[in-house]
Amino acid sequence: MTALIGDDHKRVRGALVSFLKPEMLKQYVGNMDEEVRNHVEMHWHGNQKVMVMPLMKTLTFNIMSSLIFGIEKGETRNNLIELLQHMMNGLMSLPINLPFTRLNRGLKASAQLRAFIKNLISERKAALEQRVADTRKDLIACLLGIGKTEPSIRMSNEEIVDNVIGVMIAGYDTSSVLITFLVRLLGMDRSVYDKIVQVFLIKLEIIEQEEIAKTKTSELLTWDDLSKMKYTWRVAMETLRMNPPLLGSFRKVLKDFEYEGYTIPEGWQVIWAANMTHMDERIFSDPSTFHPARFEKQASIPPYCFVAFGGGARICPGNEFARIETLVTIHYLVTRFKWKLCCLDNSFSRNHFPVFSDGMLIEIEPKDSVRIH
Ligand code: HEM
Repeated sequence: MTALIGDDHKRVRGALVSFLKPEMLKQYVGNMDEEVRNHVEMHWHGNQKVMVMPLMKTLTFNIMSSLIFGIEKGETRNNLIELLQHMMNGLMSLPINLPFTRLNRGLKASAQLRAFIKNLISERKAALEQRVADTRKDLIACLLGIGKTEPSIRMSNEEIVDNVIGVMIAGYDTSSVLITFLVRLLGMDRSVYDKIVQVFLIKLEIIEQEEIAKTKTSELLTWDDLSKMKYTWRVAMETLRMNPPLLGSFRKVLKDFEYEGYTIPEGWQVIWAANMTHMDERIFSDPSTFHPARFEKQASIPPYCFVAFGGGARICPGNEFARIETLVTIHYLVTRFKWKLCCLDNSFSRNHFPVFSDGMLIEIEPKDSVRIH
């Protein structure tokens, strides 16, 4: 999809958006809730320390694999995550294809993943043709359904495979990074961080989420609940502003253009950088200060200035998906646990995406009033 332009890009993007649009995702809040609860029961409860970054990668992968492939927990899912990880490592490696290189492992993993998805496509096709009542409404089924009435937009099997993998990649290292940064923010030692803002933040965060938790006994979170988590999402947006998971992306210049007195010629590659825009004080005053209230009036932020999700024709179609999984996860974490960071030096490096040397280890304590469903 990233290589497509013009009408072809619109056609494929339209197919993905039909699955990722809010009206569609509303139906999936319950599935995400179940995934998060299972994850918390399995990996958080009963432990004193957890490594947040790898856990959040597993969680966001599991959510996607349930909604995109229709694959629930079990061995298949564990194998798939390994394949995806090898493939991602291969993407960010030196282009040397020898048996022991990362690229080689990545290519092998990619071939296995493609074969697996092709198999799923055949299964879904057969179920759709036989009109099996419980045919899953996952991304694959949705892409297969496109073009039934309008053959010109129908997607080939190869295109479906490409785009399913594309969505997995696009959604894997991004949401998990955002949630990890939020956990880090909420667990930061107050003496090493901006005290006033931090204390204020933590209190408000918990109050907002606990108010929602009080209205629940064992029911799943709903779309309405999520719409009440306004403060939490503002905190998430400010986190995205200061630490955009994706620093930017490349574009190919299709025709010469002028920028600040320079001519950028056709065929060049340019990079747009979210962090440069987000730290521009002409747009965000006092940009190094964490200040979620900036997002109270979103209309006051000029277009193309908050670009954590990109902008224009290629703006992230998964932003709503990311919002839902982030809010559901933070809800269950802050209403069930308190935590503090194990390592005071919680700085991170970037291997394209942020990496914490200790995986962001935290010490957790269950809250007295924990509701186990
Ligand atoms: C916090 C989470 C996320 C962030 C920060 C993020 C960020 C971005 C950005 C900056 C782009 C634009 C890249 C460009 O202009 O070249 C993008 C594109 C994309 N994202 Fe996301 N993303 C997130 C989550 C997701 C999720 C969960 C999905 C899928 C479920 C997803 C699917 C996509 C796809 C398919 C594209 C390509 C769109 C196109 O080329 O038209 N993203 N994302």
